[in-house]
Amino acid sequence: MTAVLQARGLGKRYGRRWALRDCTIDIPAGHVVGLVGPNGAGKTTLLKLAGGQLAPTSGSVAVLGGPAGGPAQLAKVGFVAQDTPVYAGLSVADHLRLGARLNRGWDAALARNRIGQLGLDLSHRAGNLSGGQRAQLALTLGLAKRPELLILDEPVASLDPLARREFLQGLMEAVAEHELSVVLSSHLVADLERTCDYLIVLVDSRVRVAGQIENLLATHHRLTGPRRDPGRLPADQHVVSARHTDRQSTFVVRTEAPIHDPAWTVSGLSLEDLVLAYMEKPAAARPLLEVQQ
Ligand SMILES: Nc1ncnc2c1ncn2[C@@H]1O[C@H](COP(=O)(O)OP(=O)(O)OP(=O)(O)O)[C@@H](O)[C@H]1O
Repeated sequence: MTAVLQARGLGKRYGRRWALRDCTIDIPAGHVVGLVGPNGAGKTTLLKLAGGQLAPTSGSVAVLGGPAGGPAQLAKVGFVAQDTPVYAGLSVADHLRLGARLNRGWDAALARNRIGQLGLDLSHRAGNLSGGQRAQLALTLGLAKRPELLILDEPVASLDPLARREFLQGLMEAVAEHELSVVLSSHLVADLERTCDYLIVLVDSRVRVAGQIENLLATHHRLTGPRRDPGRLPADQHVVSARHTDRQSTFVVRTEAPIHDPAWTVSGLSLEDLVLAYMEKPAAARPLLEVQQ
Protein backbone atom coordinates (compact mmCIF):
# COMPACT_ATOMS: atom_id res chain seq x y z
CA MET A 1 0.00 0.00 0.00
CA THR A 2 1.30 3.50 -0.82
CA ALA A 3 2.46 5.43 2.22
CA VAL A 4 0.54 8.67 2.74
CA LEU A 5 3.67 10.18 4.22
CA GLN A 6 7.17 8.89 3.76
CA ALA A 7 10.22 10.76 5.02
CA ARG A 8 13.82 9.69 4.57
CA GLY A 9 16.48 11.48 6.63
CA LEU A 10 14.30 14.56 6.40
CA GLY A 11 15.69 17.72 7.94
CA LYS A 12 14.99 21.44 7.95
CA ARG A 13 17.39 24.05 9.25
CA TYR A 14 16.74 27.73 9.90
CA GLY A 15 20.11 29.44 10.01
CA ARG A 16 22.17 27.30 12.33
CA ARG A 17 19.25 25.72 14.12
CA TRP A 18 17.69 22.48 13.02
CA ALA A 19 13.91 22.65 13.37
CA LEU A 20 13.66 19.01 12.26
CA ARG A 21 16.40 16.47 11.74
CA ASP A 22 16.93 12.86 10.67
CA CYS A 23 13.23 12.21 10.33
CA THR A 24 12.52 8.81 8.79
CA ILE A 25 8.89 7.66 8.91
CA ASP A 26 6.46 5.62 6.85
CA ILE A 27 2.81 6.23 7.53
CA PRO A 28 0.46 3.81 5.79
CA ALA A 29 -2.83 5.08 4.31
CA GLY A 30 -6.07 5.00 6.25
CA HIS A 31 -4.87 6.29 9.60
CA VAL A 32 -5.63 9.28 11.73
CA VAL A 33 -2.19 10.26 12.87
CA GLY A 34 -1.54 12.35 15.97
CA LEU A 35 1.65 14.39 15.92
CA VAL A 36 2.52 15.46 19.43
CA GLY A 37 5.43 17.29 21.00
CA PRO A 38 6.27 20.32 23.10
CA ASN A 39 6.43 23.90 21.78
CA GLY A 40 9.17 24.29 19.22
CA ALA A 41 9.62 20.54 18.72
CA GLY A 42 9.25 20.84 14.95
CA LYS A 43 5.63 19.79 14.40
CA THR A 44 4.66 22.70 12.15
CA THR A 45 7.92 22.29 10.26
CA LEU A 46 7.20 18.61 9.55
CA LEU A 47 3.62 19.37 8.49
CA LYS A 48 4.71 22.21 6.19
CA LEU A 49 7.35 19.99 4.61
CA ALA A 50 4.64 17.38 3.99
CA GLY A 51 2.30 20.04 2.62
CA GLY A 52 4.99 21.26 0.22
CA GLN A 53 5.11 24.72 1.82
CA LEU A 54 8.72 24.28 2.88
CA ALA A 55 11.62 22.66 1.06
CA PRO A 56 13.85 20.23 2.97
CA THR A 57 17.40 21.18 3.91
CA SER A 58 18.29 17.48 3.84
CA GLY A 59 16.62 14.20 2.96
CA SER A 60 13.30 13.81 1.19
CA VAL A 61 9.58 13.70 1.86
CA ALA A 62 6.90 12.09 -0.28
CA VAL A 63 3.15 12.19 0.16
CA LEU A 64 0.72 9.82 -1.54
CA GLY A 65 3.53 8.31 -3.59
CA GLY A 66 5.06 11.50 -5.02
CA PRO A 67 7.31 14.34 -3.91
CA ALA A 68 5.61 16.71 -1.46
CA GLY A 69 4.62 19.98 -3.08
CA GLY A 70 4.31 18.57 -6.62
CA PRO A 71 1.15 19.58 -8.56
CA ALA A 72 -0.43 16.12 -8.21
CA GLN A 73 0.25 16.14 -4.48
CA LEU A 74 -1.07 19.66 -3.94
CA ALA A 75 -4.35 18.61 -5.55
CA LYS A 76 -4.68 15.61 -3.24
CA VAL A 77 -3.61 17.17 0.06
CA GLY A 78 -5.76 19.46 2.18
CA PHE A 79 -3.97 21.71 4.65
CA VAL A 80 -5.58 23.49 7.57
CA ALA A 81 -2.89 25.75 8.98
CA GLN A 82 -2.34 26.66 12.63
CA ASP A 83 -5.08 28.89 14.06
CA THR A 84 -7.41 27.77 11.22
CA PRO A 85 -7.06 30.97 9.21
CA VAL A 86 -9.99 32.39 7.27
CA TYR A 87 -10.48 35.77 5.60
CA ALA A 88 -12.12 38.01 8.20
CA GLY A 89 -13.67 40.36 5.62
CA LEU A 90 -15.22 37.62 3.48
CA SER A 91 -18.55 35.94 4.14
CA VAL A 92 -19.02 32.21 4.60
CA ALA A 93 -20.49 32.06 1.07
CA ASP A 94 -17.44 33.93 -0.30
CA HIS A 95 -15.20 31.28 1.25
CA LEU A 96 -17.15 28.52 -0.44
CA ARG A 97 -16.97 30.34 -3.82
CA LEU A 98 -13.23 30.81 -3.34
CA GLY A 99 -12.81 27.13 -2.51
CA ALA A 100 -14.71 26.19 -5.68
CA ARG A 101 -12.54 28.50 -7.79
CA LEU A 102 -9.27 27.23 -6.38
CA ASN A 103 -9.91 23.49 -6.26
CA ARG A 104 -10.71 21.34 -9.26
CA GLY A 105 -12.22 18.51 -7.22
CA TRP A 106 -14.39 20.84 -5.09
CA ASP A 107 -17.41 19.08 -3.59
CA ALA A 108 -19.97 21.90 -3.45
CA ALA A 109 -22.70 19.68 -1.99
CA LEU A 110 -20.45 18.54 0.86
CA ALA A 111 -19.53 22.14 1.65
CA ARG A 112 -23.16 23.37 1.59
CA ASN A 113 -24.45 20.45 3.66
CA ARG A 114 -21.76 20.82 6.26
CA ILE A 115 -22.32 24.57 6.59
CA GLY A 116 -26.06 23.87 6.92
CA GLN A 117 -25.52 21.21 9.60
CA LEU A 118 -23.30 23.58 11.53
CA GLY A 119 -26.05 26.22 11.42
CA LEU A 120 -23.70 28.80 9.89
CA ASP A 121 -25.28 31.72 8.07
CA LEU A 122 -23.83 31.98 4.55
CA SER A 123 -23.96 35.77 4.67
CA HIS A 124 -22.01 36.04 7.94
CA ARG A 125 -18.55 37.53 7.73
CA ALA A 126 -15.85 35.11 8.87
CA GLY A 127 -14.42 37.82 11.14
CA ASN A 128 -17.66 37.76 13.16
CA LEU A 129 -17.71 34.00 13.70
CA SER A 130 -16.68 32.45 17.01
CA GLY A 131 -13.34 30.62 17.20
CA GLY A 132 -15.16 27.28 17.03
CA GLN A 133 -17.19 28.36 13.98
CA ARG A 134 -14.10 29.68 12.21
CA ALA A 135 -12.35 26.37 12.84
CA GLN A 136 -15.37 24.52 11.46
CA LEU A 137 -15.39 26.74 8.37
CA ALA A 138 -11.69 26.03 7.81
CA LEU A 139 -12.33 22.30 8.26
CA THR A 140 -15.22 22.48 5.78
CA LEU A 141 -12.95 24.13 3.19
CA GLY A 142 -10.34 21.42 3.79
CA LEU A 143 -12.86 18.60 3.48
CA ALA A 144 -14.71 19.98 0.42
CA LYS A 145 -11.47 19.81 -1.51
CA ARG A 146 -11.98 16.04 -1.11
CA PRO A 147 -8.33 15.43 -0.29
CA GLU A 148 -6.82 11.98 0.14
CA LEU A 149 -4.70 13.37 2.94
CA LEU A 150 -5.84 16.12 5.28
CA ILE A 151 -3.16 17.85 7.36
CA LEU A 152 -4.26 19.93 10.34
CA ASP A 153 -1.80 21.95 12.40
CA GLU A 154 -3.07 22.29 15.98
CA PRO A 155 -6.62 22.84 14.80
CA VAL A 156 -8.22 22.84 18.24
CA ALA A 157 -5.55 24.56 20.32
CA SER A 158 -7.53 27.76 20.86
CA LEU A 159 -11.00 26.22 21.19
CA ASP A 160 -13.00 25.63 24.34
CA PRO A 161 -13.61 21.98 25.32
CA LEU A 162 -17.07 21.80 23.72
CA ALA A 163 -15.95 23.39 20.46
CA ARG A 164 -12.93 21.08 20.50
CA ARG A 165 -15.10 18.04 20.86
CA GLU A 166 -17.49 19.16 18.10
CA PHE A 167 -14.60 19.89 15.76
CA LEU A 168 -13.01 16.49 16.33
CA GLN A 169 -16.37 14.75 16.02
CA GLY A 170 -16.90 16.45 12.64
CA LEU A 171 -13.47 15.34 11.58
CA MET A 172 -14.11 11.73 12.63
CA GLU A 173 -17.44 11.68 10.77
CA ALA A 174 -15.67 12.88 7.64
CA VAL A 175 -12.99 10.22 8.04
CA ALA A 176 -15.68 7.54 8.39
CA GLU A 177 -17.60 8.81 5.36
CA HIS A 178 -14.81 9.52 2.89
CA GLU A 179 -11.60 7.60 2.31
CA LEU A 180 -9.33 9.99 4.04
CA SER A 181 -6.02 9.86 5.88
CA VAL A 182 -5.42 12.56 8.44
CA VAL A 183 -2.34 13.94 10.18
CA LEU A 184 -3.07 16.39 12.98
CA SER A 185 -0.82 17.97 15.53
CA SER A 186 -1.85 18.77 19.07
CA HIS A 187 -0.46 19.40 22.52
CA LEU A 188 -3.46 17.74 24.06
CA VAL A 189 -3.04 14.01 24.35
CA ALA A 190 -6.68 13.61 25.44
CA ASP A 191 -7.78 14.91 22.02
CA LEU A 192 -5.44 12.52 20.25
CA GLU A 193 -6.65 9.62 22.37
CA ARG A 194 -10.20 10.12 21.16
CA THR A 195 -9.30 10.67 17.55
CA CYS A 196 -6.07 9.02 16.47
CA ASP A 197 -4.96 5.46 15.86
CA TYR A 198 -1.35 6.30 14.99
CA LEU A 199 1.12 8.40 16.94
CA ILE A 200 4.27 10.36 16.24
CA VAL A 201 6.12 11.94 19.16
CA LEU A 202 8.52 14.73 18.21
CA VAL A 203 10.90 16.17 20.79
CA ASP A 204 13.80 18.56 20.20
CA SER A 205 13.39 18.32 16.43
CA ARG A 206 13.63 14.53 16.37
CA VAL A 207 11.06 11.76 16.05
CA ARG A 208 11.20 9.81 19.29
CA VAL A 209 8.60 7.23 18.45
CA ALA A 210 6.12 6.51 15.68
CA GLY A 211 3.66 3.69 15.32
CA GLN A 212 0.12 2.42 15.62
CA ILE A 213 -1.21 3.36 19.04
CA GLU A 214 -2.54 -0.14 19.72
CA ASN A 215 0.91 -1.65 19.09
CA LEU A 216 2.69 1.04 21.07
CA LEU A 217 0.46 0.50 24.11
CA ALA A 218 0.89 -3.28 23.86
CA THR A 219 4.69 -3.09 23.81
CA HIS A 220 5.37 -0.40 26.42
CA HIS A 221 5.31 -1.19 30.15
CA ARG A 222 6.05 0.49 33.43
CA LEU A 223 8.32 -1.51 35.72
CA THR A 224 8.49 -0.62 39.40
CA GLY A 225 10.75 -2.38 41.89
CA PRO A 226 13.94 -2.25 43.94
CA ARG A 227 16.50 0.23 42.70
CA ARG A 228 18.39 -1.08 39.69
CA ASP A 229 20.83 0.27 37.17
CA PRO A 230 19.18 0.45 33.71
CA GLY A 231 22.25 -1.28 32.28
CA ARG A 232 21.20 -4.42 34.16
CA LEU A 233 17.91 -4.77 32.35
CA PRO A 234 17.71 -7.47 29.63
CA ALA A 235 18.92 -6.31 26.24
CA ASP A 236 15.46 -6.65 24.68
CA GLN A 237 13.99 -4.15 27.14
CA HIS A 238 14.65 -0.74 25.63
CA VAL A 239 14.55 1.91 28.32
CA VAL A 240 12.42 4.90 27.37
CA SER A 241 12.53 6.66 30.72
CA ALA A 242 13.96 5.96 34.15
CA ARG A 243 13.34 7.44 37.58
CA HIS A 244 14.97 6.46 40.82
CA THR A 245 14.55 7.11 44.50
CA ASP A 246 17.09 5.81 47.05
CA ARG A 247 15.39 2.44 47.10
CA GLN A 248 13.14 2.21 44.10
CA SER A 249 13.40 2.39 40.33
CA THR A 250 10.62 3.04 37.86
CA PHE A 251 11.30 2.37 34.21
CA VAL A 252 9.20 2.73 31.11
CA VAL A 253 10.47 0.08 28.72
CA ARG A 254 9.54 -1.09 25.27
CA THR A 255 9.74 -4.80 24.60
CA GLU A 256 8.01 -7.37 22.45
CA ALA A 257 8.83 -10.13 24.96
CA PRO A 258 6.96 -10.98 28.16
CA ILE A 259 8.50 -9.66 31.39
CA HIS A 260 9.09 -12.47 33.90
CA ASP A 261 11.39 -10.85 36.47
CA PRO A 262 9.53 -11.29 39.81
CA ALA A 263 11.24 -8.19 41.24
CA TRP A 264 9.11 -5.95 39.06
CA THR A 265 5.56 -4.80 39.37
CA VAL A 266 4.56 -4.47 35.72
CA SER A 267 1.76 -2.18 34.59
CA GLY A 268 0.48 -0.82 31.31
CA LEU A 269 0.60 2.80 30.20
CA SER A 270 -2.04 5.26 29.17
CA LEU A 271 -1.34 7.13 25.95
CA GLU A 272 -0.48 10.20 28.00
CA ASP A 273 2.03 8.20 30.12
CA LEU A 274 3.63 6.93 26.94
CA VAL A 275 3.92 10.39 25.40
CA LEU A 276 5.31 11.87 28.62
CA ALA A 277 7.87 9.07 28.93
CA TYR A 278 9.21 9.93 25.49
CA MET A 279 9.23 13.62 26.35
CA GLU A 280 11.45 13.06 29.39
CA LYS A 281 15.20 13.29 29.00
CA PRO A 282 16.40 10.00 27.53
CA ALA A 283 17.60 7.36 29.96
CA ALA A 284 21.37 7.59 30.08
CA ALA A 285 22.37 3.94 29.92
CA ARG A 286 20.80 3.07 26.58
CA PRO A 287 20.70 4.73 23.21
CA LEU A 288 17.37 6.33 22.48
CA LEU A 289 14.97 4.12 20.66
CA GLU A 290 13.13 5.13 17.54
CA VAL A 291 10.28 2.82 16.72
CA GLN A 292 9.10 2.71 13.15
CA GLN A 293 6.10 0.57 12.33
N1 LIG B 1 10.66 30.74 9.82
C1 LIG B 1 11.46 30.38 10.83
N2 LIG B 1 12.65 30.99 11.02
C2 LIG B 1 13.47 30.64 12.03
N3 LIG B 1 13.18 29.67 12.93
C3 LIG B 1 12.01 29.03 12.80
C4 LIG B 1 11.09 29.35 11.76
N4 LIG B 1 10.01 28.54 11.89
C5 LIG B 1 10.25 27.76 12.96
N5 LIG B 1 11.45 28.05 13.51
C6 LIG B 1 12.06 27.39 14.68
O1 LIG B 1 12.10 25.99 14.43
C7 LIG B 1 11.76 25.27 15.61
C8 LIG B 1 10.57 24.36 15.34
O2 LIG B 1 9.43 25.19 15.10
P1 LIG B 1 7.99 24.59 14.79
O3 LIG B 1 7.07 25.75 14.58
O4 LIG B 1 8.09 23.58 13.72
O5 LIG B 1 7.66 23.85 16.18
P2 LIG B 1 6.24 23.35 16.72
O6 LIG B 1 6.49 22.00 17.34
O7 LIG B 1 5.20 23.43 15.67
O8 LIG B 1 5.96 24.41 17.87
P3 LIG B 1 4.52 24.93 18.45
O9 LIG B 1 3.92 23.77 19.18
O10 LIG B 1 4.94 26.03 19.39
O11 LIG B 1 3.71 25.40 17.30
C9 LIG B 1 11.51 26.31 16.70
O12 LIG B 1 12.69 26.47 17.43
C10 LIG B 1 11.20 27.56 15.92
O13 LIG B 1 11.57 28.70 16.65
